[in-house]
Amino acid sequence: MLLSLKGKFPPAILALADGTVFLGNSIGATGATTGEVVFNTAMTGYQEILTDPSYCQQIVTLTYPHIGNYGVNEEDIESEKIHAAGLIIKDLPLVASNFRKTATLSDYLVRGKTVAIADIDTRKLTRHLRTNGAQNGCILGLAEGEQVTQALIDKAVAAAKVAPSMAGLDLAKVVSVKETYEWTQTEWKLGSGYGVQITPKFHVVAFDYGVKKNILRMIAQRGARITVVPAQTPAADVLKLRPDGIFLANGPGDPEPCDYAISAVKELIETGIPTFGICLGHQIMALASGAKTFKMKFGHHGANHPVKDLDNGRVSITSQNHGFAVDEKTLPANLRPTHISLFDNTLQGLARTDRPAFCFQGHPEASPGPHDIGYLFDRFTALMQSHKEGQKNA
Ligand SMILES: NC(=O)CC[C@H](N)C(=O)O
Repeated sequence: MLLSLKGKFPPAILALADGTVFLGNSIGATGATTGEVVFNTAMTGYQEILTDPSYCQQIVTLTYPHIGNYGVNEEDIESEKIHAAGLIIKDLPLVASNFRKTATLSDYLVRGKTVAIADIDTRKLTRHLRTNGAQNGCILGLAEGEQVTQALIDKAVAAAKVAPSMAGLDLAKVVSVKETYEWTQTEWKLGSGYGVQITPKFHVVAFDYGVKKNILRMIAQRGARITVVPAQTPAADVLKLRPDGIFLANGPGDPEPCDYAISAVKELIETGIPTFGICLGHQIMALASGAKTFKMKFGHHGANHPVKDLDNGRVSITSQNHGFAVDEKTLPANLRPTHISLFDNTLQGLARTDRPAFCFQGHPEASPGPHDIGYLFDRFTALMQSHKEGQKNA
């Protein structure tokens, strides 16, 4: 058995836009990638993280030191491909083992054409990002036999410096599905895998700004069939589908330039159809209601974030992945804070006081992460139920 991975993989360079350089080994595709470098503190779930469309144009550093232990499989995917622009880890273990394993992390990254660097001090990098804020970076994965030179280091720093800034980027329409489709898959169970919703009670129309599959599975599990529509679908087209509920998905980029989504959501909320938004969907609901968003210093990315429900004081440990947030000081009178982060007191949840519409900044679908705040999906179902009953009695 190999005692060390050093020498098994060619070298790689990680350069940040401020000139900071780390040297490690290339465990993914050969070549260059750029993006905003962020850190995620989840201990497991690297496959779900890599395939989360919200990581489009972001290079993810995983702070947990051993990544790859359980390999990859065909089921733990949040979209059809790797969306993260690159991966940064400390240690790739010598052995990957799991009863569902179909490939190693390294093979998966190569197959997914994803550049990745291992064997760097991720703790030092994370502290740097936490102190100085998220910034753009470049990973250069060298070819077999190629050596690190000053010219290559300079090239990586230069590429990091010219990468576009995340602020102002509309990426939701870039990753969104181009055609409408139907979704019936439900949650995963040991022994039987994913299920199918065959007796739906509700019809949900979900805007795909970069939707994670587990959100759709958790909505379907609670009795809905789902029509997933492209990000730029106008409100009138959604209404023609006669939904019992509207869902606004997570997604990459800055919410503010998504004017098509903001205006459609504004119109749809007014109709009184129950509406639920997650992450980018939360930010879009806030913008559509008149609030403002801002770019955070290094955002929230992890599976260990405590969030307080302001209605009952209950604290949930949540999954998070966002770099923008809604500014509490800009909330209009009809938008009520429902949840806050206990890490930095930023807004985590909102509800409209005049319409059956609410939203959450973190990820109640987890994947990866704890399921504490899954009750928000039950709240959405309950709103659809009472809306349906109200219509029947009208
Ligand atoms: N996961 C998400 O939906 C992220 C929302 C948005 N792109 C942000 O970074 O804040």
